[in-house]
Parts: sequence; C-alpha cells; structure tokens
Amino acid sequence: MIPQKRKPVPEPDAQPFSPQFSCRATGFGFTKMKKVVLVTGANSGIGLALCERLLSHDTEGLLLCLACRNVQRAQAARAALLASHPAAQVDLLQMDTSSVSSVLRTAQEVKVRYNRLDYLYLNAGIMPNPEFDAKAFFRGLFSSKVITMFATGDGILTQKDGVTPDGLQQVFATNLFGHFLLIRELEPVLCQEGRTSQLVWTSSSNANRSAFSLEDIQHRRGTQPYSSSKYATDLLSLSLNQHYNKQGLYSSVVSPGFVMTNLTFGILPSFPAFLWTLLMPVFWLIRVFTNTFTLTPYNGSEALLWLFRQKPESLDPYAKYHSLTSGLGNNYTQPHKMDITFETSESLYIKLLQLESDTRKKLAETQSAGPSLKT
Ligand SMILES: NC(=O)C1=CN([C@@H]2O[C@H](COP(=O)(O)OP(=O)(O)OC[C@H]3O[C@@H](n4cnc5c(N)ncnc54)[C@H](OP(=O)(O)O)[C@@H]3O)[C@@H](O)[C@H]2O)C=CC1
Ligand SMILES: CC(C)=CCC[C@@H](C)[C@H]1CC[C@H]2C3=C(CC[C@]12C)[C@@]1(C)CCC(=O)[C@@H](C)[C@@H]1CC3
Repeated sequence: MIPQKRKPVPEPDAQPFSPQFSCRATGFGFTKMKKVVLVTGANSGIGLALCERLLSHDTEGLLLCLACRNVQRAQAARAALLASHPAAQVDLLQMDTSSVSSVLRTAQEVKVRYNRLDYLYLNAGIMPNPEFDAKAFFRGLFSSKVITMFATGDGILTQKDGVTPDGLQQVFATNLFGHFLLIRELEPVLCQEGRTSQLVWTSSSNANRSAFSLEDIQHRRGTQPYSSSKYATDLLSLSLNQHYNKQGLYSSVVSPGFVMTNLTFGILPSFPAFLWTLLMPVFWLIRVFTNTFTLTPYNGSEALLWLFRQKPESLDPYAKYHSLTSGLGNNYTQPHKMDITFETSESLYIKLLQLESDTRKKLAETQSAGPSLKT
C-alpha cells in the first residue's frame, strides 16, 4: 500500500540556522537560502505561464531555473520574465529530454550549481505528427460521449511516432523516460534530510489505460503514443511516491485541461493560429459544458501553481489535480481519482529501472568505443 500519512518532516523554515541547506553565510550575516524551482519545457505554453505566475506570487525569493531544449527560445523566455520581474533570479539550462546524454549532462550541471532542489516541474512534452480524425469528431459531436470527447480528445487523435538516436520511441523518451532519468540523477539534491521536495508532472486527461501496455511501455506498436506516455506518467508518479516518500520526495500529476499552445496548434497544421483565435467564442461556449476548456496557458497552469503551495504530505498519490475554468472564467483546482493500480505502477517502475540500466550500459559502451574508433 502507498503510505498516505508520513511522519511530519520539519519544513526548511523550522531550521533557519542549518548552514547546510537553509542558510548562506554572507558578509552581512546569515541569509535564508532561496528555494530552487526547475521547470522543463519552460520556454513556451504552460511551462512559461507557470514561471510567470510563480514569480508573480513569489514573496520569499525564488531561484527559478528554466531547462529548455532550444537556447534561443529559452533566452527569449528569460528576457520576458525579467522584463516583468526585474529583481527575479532566473537561470537557464539547455536540456533535450529525449536525449539520454543531454539529460545526464544537465543533471550534472544542476548538482554543481545548486545544493538543493525544492520543486521539479516535469512539463516538457510533445505530440508529434498528430492526425485528427474528422469523421470520428463529427460522429462524436452527435453522440452521448460528446462532452468526454471535448474533455479528453479520446477517439479523435492518433500520432506517428519516431525513434531517437538512443533507439527510444520519441514520445516516450521526451515525455516520460528523460524525466525519469533526470529524477534518478537528481536524487542527491531532491532527497535531503530534514526537508521535502516535490515533483509535479504535466500529465493530461488524454491519458488512457487502453492506450498503454506493460508489454510495450514505449508504445512501439500503437498509434497513440501520447496517450500511452501520459498514462505511464500517472503510473510512474504513484510508484515514485512508493519508493521516495520516505526520503522526503513527493510526486503529483496535473491535467492542465485543453490549452491553446504550440502543441495544440500542431493538431490542425493547416489551421492558422488566428483561426483558433476566431474559434474562441465557440470554445467559451463549450467551456460552459466542460470546465476542462481552460484555453489559456495562464489558466492551464492553475493546478501546477496550486501544488506549489500545498504541503506535499497532504496530497493524494492516486489523484490527478485538474486545472479547471468555470463558464464565468474562474480558475480552480480539483483532484480526480486516477484509473491506475498499484501493481501496474510497480511493474512499470521495474521496467523503467531495467531500461535505465540498459541505456546507461549502452551509453558507456558508445563512449568507450568513441576514442578507439577515431584512432
Ligand atoms: N496544450 C494542451 O492542451 C495540453 C498540454 N499538456 C501537456 O503540457 C505540457 C506542456 O505543453 P504545452 O505548453 O501545451 O505545449 P508547448 O509546445 O507550448 O510546450 C512544450 C514545451 O516542451 C518543450 N519540449 C518539447 N520537446 C522537448 C525536448 N525533447 N526536450 C526539452 N524540451 C522539450 C518545448 O520546447 P521547444 O520550444 O524546444 O519545442 C516547449 O517548451 C506537455 O507535457 C503537454 O503534453 C497536457 C494536456 C493538455
Ligand atoms: C475545430 C473545432 C470546432 C474544435 C476543435 C476540435 C479539436 C481539434 C479539439 C477538441 C478537443 C481538443 C483536445 C485536445 C486537442 C484538440 C481537440 C481534439 C487535446 C487532445 C490536446 C492534448 C491533450 O493533452 C488533451 C487533454 C486535449 C483534449 C481536448
């Protein structure tokens, strides 16, 4: 069973003079060390909106680190954040979550730069080459499942996946496995005595048990790699709680709802962005029937921000925290029980550990073969 209640762990504020974790000696005496927040995929959409909101609500002084694949877009995001929060401390890290070596390099850099990591937002994600089934969509419009279709996108989307240079399925590697490796590598800064850290995954209401198989965790054979990767995210979060809660590390999953971002614009590529904007009144109308139509990155980041303010011990490991927006435009967060079992989450965890070990071996082999091949 998942331990729901843990022995209370002292909050960092409860030990203001612990020089190791909470304080830094300066010429002016001790100053409280800033909480460190790392966000993957922070250069656009929900990740960027979260960063903006974290800085707007920051009263204690945060150290925000944007871990992004594209350096130029990351610099632009940093500049935008600093324009509205000139005193903020915003660092950049280059990381491609789909590349094993990039993740390991970045994790190393994080450990060198920071001696603590309080929040890790695992947000980077892709839905490549989406195919929109217009017929299924119109059939769905006149069926009893219309609300579910709008809330989850079930039955109307498939994707064509690719394979990374590491030999992993692209969607699995980007959305799940790269993040898993990152967590494993960052254990020393995430699991420190006397304080808690939080992992927050951007999952989706598109996560679906029927798209996932323990025999094919990377979804090599199906046409719904996105849905599979998000279901695997939900399972992994549960098993991370099982294995890391006793070390003070907690994991939660969020569904941001349907948000207009680069990811969703890619679903109808022939549909220019301004047409999506023209459809806004239709979407506002749909929102009256399903509050999952959060639509803006700001609204979509609601549950991610809400989790930032929660005591991690009070969270339910079986819940997915949904960002929701009412018909009147009010944002709120609501937990929903996930369609997952403890046994499946443990089986996935074992498979991920095995894949991690295989991947590390493969990388070590290529690295040791590298110089001798050159000679
Ligand atoms: N929009 C929606 O309706 C929903 C989105 N989500 C999830 O929200 C998360 C954020 O997506 P969203 O804001 O919508 O879309 P965006 O496309 O705006 O953001 C995705 C972010 O992930 C980054 N990213 C993609 N691939 C990689 C990679 N290999 N390495 C590092 N970073 C990468 C992108 O960086 P780059 O600029 O380099 O591409 C970008 O910063 C995703 O996990 C998505 O699945 C969940 C439910 C609904
Ligand atoms: C053109 C009109 C009138 C409507 C748009 C229809 C679909 C393009 C749209 C309806 C529900 C949307 C949806 C998603 C993508 C776009 C839709 C299918 C997601 C699958 C996007 C990614 C996610 O993670 C899901 C939570 C979204 C669910 C709803």
